[in-house]
Amino acid sequence: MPEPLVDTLALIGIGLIGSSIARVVKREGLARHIVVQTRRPETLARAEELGLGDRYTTDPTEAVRDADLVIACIPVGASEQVARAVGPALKPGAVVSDVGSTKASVIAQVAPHLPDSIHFVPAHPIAGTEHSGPDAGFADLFRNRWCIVTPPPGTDTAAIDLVRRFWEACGADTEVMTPEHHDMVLAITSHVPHLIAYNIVGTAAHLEQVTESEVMKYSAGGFRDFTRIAASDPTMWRDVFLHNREAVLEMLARFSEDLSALQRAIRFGDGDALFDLFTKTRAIRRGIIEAGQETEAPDFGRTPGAGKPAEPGE
Ligand SMILES: NC(=O)c1ccc[n+]([C@@H]2O[C@H](COP(=O)([O-])OP(=O)(O)OC[C@H]3O[C@@H](n4cnc5c(N)ncnc54)[C@H](O)[C@@H]3O)[C@@H](O)[C@H]2O)c1
Ligand SMILES: O=C(O)C(=O)C[C@]1(C(=O)O)C=C[C@@H](O)C=C1
Repeated sequence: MPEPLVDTLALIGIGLIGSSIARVVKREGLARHIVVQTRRPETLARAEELGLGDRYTTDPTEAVRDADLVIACIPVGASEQVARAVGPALKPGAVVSDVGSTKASVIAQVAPHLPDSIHFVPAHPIAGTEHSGPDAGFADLFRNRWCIVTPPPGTDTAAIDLVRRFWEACGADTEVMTPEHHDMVLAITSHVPHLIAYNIVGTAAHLEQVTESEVMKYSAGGFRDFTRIAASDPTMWRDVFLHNREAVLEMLARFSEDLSALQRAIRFGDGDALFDLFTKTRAIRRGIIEAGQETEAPDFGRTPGAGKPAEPGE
């Protein structure tokens, strides 16, 4: 096995993403020691039963004391509270990173609490499922997926390099971009699609209630795919929308305009407009499949290579 990339890795939060990191780090020997920290003793006990770390604690300061690399795997809304707690206990020279689905807000919450000797390199693996908790993780989650790294200007290049090498050793391809660009891209490729799924499932459930008819019972493929997305973690997604507000609102405005155009096409019987759009979107899906980024059948987000975000305008 190659030399570990870091001596001590501290994982703050051990849900789907934290436990997937722990599993791949153990399998690939990427750290000599893994310290696992989480707030709830029950979750910590489960992480220990699963053998995800070498040391376990509910105390964030104790977790980071000897760590060379600290990765926060917590809901984005908890970032400030955790940074405030761990900031003074970090080892000088340590690299701090995260996996949050929004980037500008995480940087604004965390950076003020880190001493000058700490290198902060935020990151976001574009890989996940609708499941959460330490049992949900798996070592191949990041294989052939993107991990976007968003270092603030002036970040130490060796620290950026360490975080990139870490994610590449976990199986991901890495790309550096500004946090603002990241937040705009993810708003349309991930955040708005989740909002649409939550909304359509909510509307169908409401319709079922008011009409006292069995809407859900007769749901077929398309709707069921939405219910998978709409089963995603409520805390995580509440935080995503509150912490990527401007970009999500901007993308929702564009989405609503395009939806109105479709509504008008239906109202006025403009079959050509409908046919043209559906032809274009079918070609996009076929392009993704031909590029090897997705399989034909839904596979609950586990296909290696799926989920790489497009640049806006691509
Ligand atoms: N689930 C996905 O598909 C996915 C994909 C990529 C990135 N992310 C991001 O990864 C992060 C973690 O998501 P997850 O899916 O692993 O969630 P999860 O619910 O499975 O795990 C979250 C972990 O954070 C801990 N936690 C919650 N609140 C905390 C607090 N205030 N202080 C300390 N610990 C706290 C929980 O105990 C748990 O261990 C989120 O920021 C999310 O946006 C998620
Ligand atoms: O496949 C899924 O279940 C996901 O929702 C994963 C997904 C995504 O939207 O692609 C969700 C949020 C993350 O920040 C990154 C990945």
